[in-house]
Amino acid sequence: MENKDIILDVKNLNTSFISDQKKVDIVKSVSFQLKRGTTLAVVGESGCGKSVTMNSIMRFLGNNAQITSDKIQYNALQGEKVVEYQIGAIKKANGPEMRALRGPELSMIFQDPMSSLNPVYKVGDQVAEGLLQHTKLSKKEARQKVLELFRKLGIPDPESRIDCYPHQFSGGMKQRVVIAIAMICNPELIICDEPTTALDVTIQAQIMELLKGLQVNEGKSIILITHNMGLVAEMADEICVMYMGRVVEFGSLEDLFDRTAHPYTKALLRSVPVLGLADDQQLETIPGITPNPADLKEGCEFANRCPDCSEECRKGKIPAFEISKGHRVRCLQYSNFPEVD
Ligand SMILES: Nc1ncnc2c1ncn2[C@@H]1O[C@H](COP(=O)(O)OP(=O)(O)OP(=O)(O)O)[C@@H](O)[C@H]1O
Repeated sequence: MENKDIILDVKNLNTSFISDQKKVDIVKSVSFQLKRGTTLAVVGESGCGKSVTMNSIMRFLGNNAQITSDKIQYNALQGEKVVEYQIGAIKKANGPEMRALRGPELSMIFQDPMSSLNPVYKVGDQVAEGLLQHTKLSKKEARQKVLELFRKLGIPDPESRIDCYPHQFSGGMKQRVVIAIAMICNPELIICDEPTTALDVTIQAQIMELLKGLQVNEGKSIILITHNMGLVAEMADEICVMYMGRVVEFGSLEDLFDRTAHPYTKALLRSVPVLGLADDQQLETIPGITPNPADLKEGCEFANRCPDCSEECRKGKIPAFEISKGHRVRCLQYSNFPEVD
């Protein structure tokens, strides 16, 4: 596939944290590609490294993080031309190169609107800030752009709401403001880290519809981190399943839901309600607990919880196998298929 069709290409991303002079590996050999104009859902149990993966790409992690990669390439489309940015090679997380990309090319929407909004500034000013930083627009012109975006995002009475403070907004409206901050510079890639978890169900549906609209109508590319399999079924073109910092399965929505291959994905799908399945779907818990990332042995990290585990699974490094085009599974049951790591 050409660079034009791939907006983000991540190869062998590793992130570790150093605490108490000990190094703990959290993200391990993560590789994936995001196709332009599509939505990739990233799923997996709490603590499996979904957010750390995305924060590594955005370079939002603090000094105790060590990030290495063979490649984190962002392909910007300028007219018919593709401009490649090697994010992995950018030295300073907050230097001018990263700042130029964050906002106009890539942006991130976080789970909790209150941690993304500053309580002492008017919401309109917080949204306009990105525009004033990245464009030569005057304050008045930026205000007009913010009003336009508020209208598009369904914020009622934008002329008066633009001068309100975050505490004057409901949870759903605050999250729209957070989305406005992420969208104001018209980025091509939007990473959403559980963007609706803090909201009630009807507002969740409205916000997700809004994001889906951006993808379908404006060709935006979206990475959606979520625990909600119903959302995944509605939103995703492809799914990346993570366990203990590794991608254990990656494929299209149909691959993952209809041809589920990895024992962990199977267990995950049995443990959460999935829209479209029978009302009497019996939910099961995944047996065992996730191992401590600081205390891992060789072999498959899911081995102790896996019903299909064999002795081989506890040895060495488990590669990923491509069981059909684009459907990759990190499990030795599929070792007769081509290795793709
Ligand atoms: N700054 C940090 N310093 C040290 N450890 C961290 C840091 N940030 C995250 N971790 C650890 O990395 C692991 C993965 O965290 P991460 O937030 O990526 O999980 P997640 O899959 O996004 O979980 P959730 O679904 O609950 O948001 C966790 O064990 C967490 O404690």
